[in-house]
Amino acid sequence: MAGVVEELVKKAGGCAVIDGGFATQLEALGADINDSLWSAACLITKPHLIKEVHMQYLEAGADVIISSSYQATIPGFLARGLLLEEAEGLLRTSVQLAREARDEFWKSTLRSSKPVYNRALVAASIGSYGAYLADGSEYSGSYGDDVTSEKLKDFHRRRLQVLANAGPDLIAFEAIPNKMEAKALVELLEEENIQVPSWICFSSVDGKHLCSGESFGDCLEILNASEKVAIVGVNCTPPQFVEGIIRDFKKQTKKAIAVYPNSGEVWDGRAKRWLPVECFGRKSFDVMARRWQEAGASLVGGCCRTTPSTIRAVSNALKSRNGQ
Ligand SMILES: C[S+](C)CC[C@H](N)C(=O)O
Ligand SMILES: N[C@@H](CCS)C(=O)O
Ligand SMILES: [Zn+2]
Repeated sequence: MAGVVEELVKKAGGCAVIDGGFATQLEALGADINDSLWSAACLITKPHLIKEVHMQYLEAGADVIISSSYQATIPGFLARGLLLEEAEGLLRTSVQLAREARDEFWKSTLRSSKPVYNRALVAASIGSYGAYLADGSEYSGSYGDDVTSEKLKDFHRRRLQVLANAGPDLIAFEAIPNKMEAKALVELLEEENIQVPSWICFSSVDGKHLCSGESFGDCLEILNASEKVAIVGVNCTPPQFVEGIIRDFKKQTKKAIAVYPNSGEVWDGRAKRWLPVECFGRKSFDVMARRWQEAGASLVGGCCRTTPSTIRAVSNALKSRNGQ
């Protein structure tokens, strides 16, 4: 595990808390994210809400906050009529807003007489190519025959460079749906010699494979071979699958494991709405979080449709048992 992460996990008593659904909470605060840039549209229109969401997750007990750059891409911003410098500036802003929130929150915590928080880490989010396409392929992993590994690397390269240079503690590759993209990302981290430790988290719809149907084991083999990857895991995956996934990962990797599932609802990529298939609230998350720690997760949080109240419940459940 990378030094900063190891230290944080230790301070958190063995399992650090990741924040919850970022776009979900932006929406709850009144942002309109029905947009091809999804939550990243707020980098242009409502940056103050982004900082507010980070603050709410810090107050809820998050040890790691994830920046607003999941669907912030250079081609996406250019298509919106922005200049290249402006697009790169917005990527930097996403890390800056998270760092400002972390620093302000930490300062106020130090001033309070009974600090119950850890100084949080900032992870710069990088969503998949499918997230940029916004056509549902982030949950199918089907990018079509014309998408090659080189094309994926070219798509990710400049955003990765800009975000890594913006001063995050970690890079968080989120909801990666297929093996070609996982391999391209590992190669890119090496080619660009990225010094910021990364996590690569997959998405799954069946709990046994990536969304593409490819095996976790084959992908973990690729991730295991890279020192640039500090943490592996799953996110935006139904929570009922997570315990089994951790046990499966444990047999196939020595890297730290992060899990931050969604609420169990399913995203309809065409209609652009969540289908309430089987929804798990904060009550179930606190029980499940303990089981995920027991199964071997070192970082636990929530993804889409989870909220600060979910993360407060997870934080209370894990930190009370870990003696914090
Ligand atoms: C994690 S999904 C709910 C993100 C939204 C999608 N990429 C879109 O823009 O439609
Ligand atoms: N960090 C992103 C992930 C979406 S799958 C969010 O929480 O909105
Ligand atoms: Zn999600």
